[in-house]
Amino acid sequence: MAAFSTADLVDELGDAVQSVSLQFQNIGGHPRFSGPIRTVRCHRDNALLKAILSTPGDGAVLVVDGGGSLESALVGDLIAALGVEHGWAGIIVNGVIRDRVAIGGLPIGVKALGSNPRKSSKTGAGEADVVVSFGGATFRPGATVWSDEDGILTDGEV
Ligand SMILES: O=C([O-])CC(=O)C(=O)O
Repeated sequence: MAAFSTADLVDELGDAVQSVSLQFQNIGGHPRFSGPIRTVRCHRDNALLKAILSTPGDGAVLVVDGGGSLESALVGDLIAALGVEHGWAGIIVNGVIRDRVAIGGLPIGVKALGSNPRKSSKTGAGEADVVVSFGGATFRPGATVWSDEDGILTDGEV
């Protein structure tokens, strides 16, 4: 992937990009990642996102809107490793993850609000490839997301 910085991109593109105001933690082994957006919306249940990360990612970033819940982890090291295996560039979780040390050693971008060792349920509840919004930004499937140490940007309108 070509080197980029979100600060340079937002200087260059101005209002053509949205910047996420939530203070995400950079947890994955790739602090800088970008790609086309795929999405999941779910609440304390991670079977759907696990199934999606088990299909070819082709360099996409899975944006998971967990509603900001800090109560249970939506991604752990095994699920993150599925993303690596299937060619995903990154996973952004509006929620929490677990196994943060192991995930830090994986060659994938993972951002989340924090961590909680409690696991989520696995019923498959949720929606895939829908428009999701958090932190003042709207993520549309097929739009682009850029993420680095400074923050997260996406193109398209709020
Ligand atoms: O199974 C889960 O809920 C998450 C997890 O621990 C993993 O991915 O390793």
